[in-house]
Amino acid sequence: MHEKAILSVRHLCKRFPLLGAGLFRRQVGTVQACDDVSFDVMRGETLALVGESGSGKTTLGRLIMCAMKPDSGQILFRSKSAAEPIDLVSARPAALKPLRQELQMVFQDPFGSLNPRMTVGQILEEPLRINGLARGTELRYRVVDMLNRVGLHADSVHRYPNAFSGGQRQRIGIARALILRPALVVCDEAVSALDVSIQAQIVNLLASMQEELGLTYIFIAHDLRLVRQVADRIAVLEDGRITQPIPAENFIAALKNGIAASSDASQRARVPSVPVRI
Ligand SMILES: Nc1ncnc2c1ncn2[C@@H]1O[C@H](COP(=O)(O)OP(=O)(O)OP(=O)(O)O)[C@@H](O)[C@H]1O
Repeated sequence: MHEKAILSVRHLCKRFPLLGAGLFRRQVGTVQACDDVSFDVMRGETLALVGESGSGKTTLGRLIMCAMKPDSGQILFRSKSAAEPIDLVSARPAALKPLRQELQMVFQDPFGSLNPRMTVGQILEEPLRINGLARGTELRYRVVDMLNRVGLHADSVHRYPNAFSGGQRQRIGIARALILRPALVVCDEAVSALDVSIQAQIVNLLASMQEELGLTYIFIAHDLRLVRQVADRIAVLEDGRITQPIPAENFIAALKNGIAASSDASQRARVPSVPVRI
């Protein structure tokens, strides 16, 4: 594991059953959604994972968030609270629980990812309560503090998600992810569902939160216009396989020149196959 890496993914594999059409939907094969994936994420950087629909971006994000188990491989995470990197794949549930606070996700759909029956205050209090991190005045203080940080008024605690616009809901989603003070945040198409003008505001918010809170981002996206604004390094996923991350400026220059800057021939062949809108 690189000494500056907060996360090292090693030989990660995940297969899903491929179901046929028809009434009984019998298994007709498997989909290799994650195929021997290895890469490092450096502390404090924004690493973008780009690729076409079905290339395995969300699967990789969910594996890193421990939302499902891989078939094989390692995910080494350097926690604030441990001297040595911990393998999230083989860690026991009790060891994993405190680590989950340090790993959070911002989802694509701000409409679907917030419980419509909970007030914003309840949504933000829940992770703090579940993890026993705050109660009483401290709990309320942390909720209002986080609302202010993401640009929402303190009064929002009493309102329900459907009272907010798409951009505001994504601010709530970001507040929910950040309230536990994570180290690594996976933003899975976090601005893709928003209008272009709102996208820029949310991208700016993510950038200022990164600086303020010292966050590391894995930014999953298919739109290179967005990725070039936020990413320090970019890796491409294709059919579950990944190219090694390269600096964003090299990546964009390589795409403009029609070649990838990588010295690896297989990567040179693969990088330009991303749908490009620069
Ligand atoms: N739970 C599942 N069961 C079966 N197949 C799955 C499951 N999740 C993902 N897949 C398959 O794994 C492959 C990768 O899917 P994944 O959602 O990770 O890709 P993606 O790059 O995030 O796509 P998109 O941009 O459309 O969200 C696809 O072929 C998908 O159909």
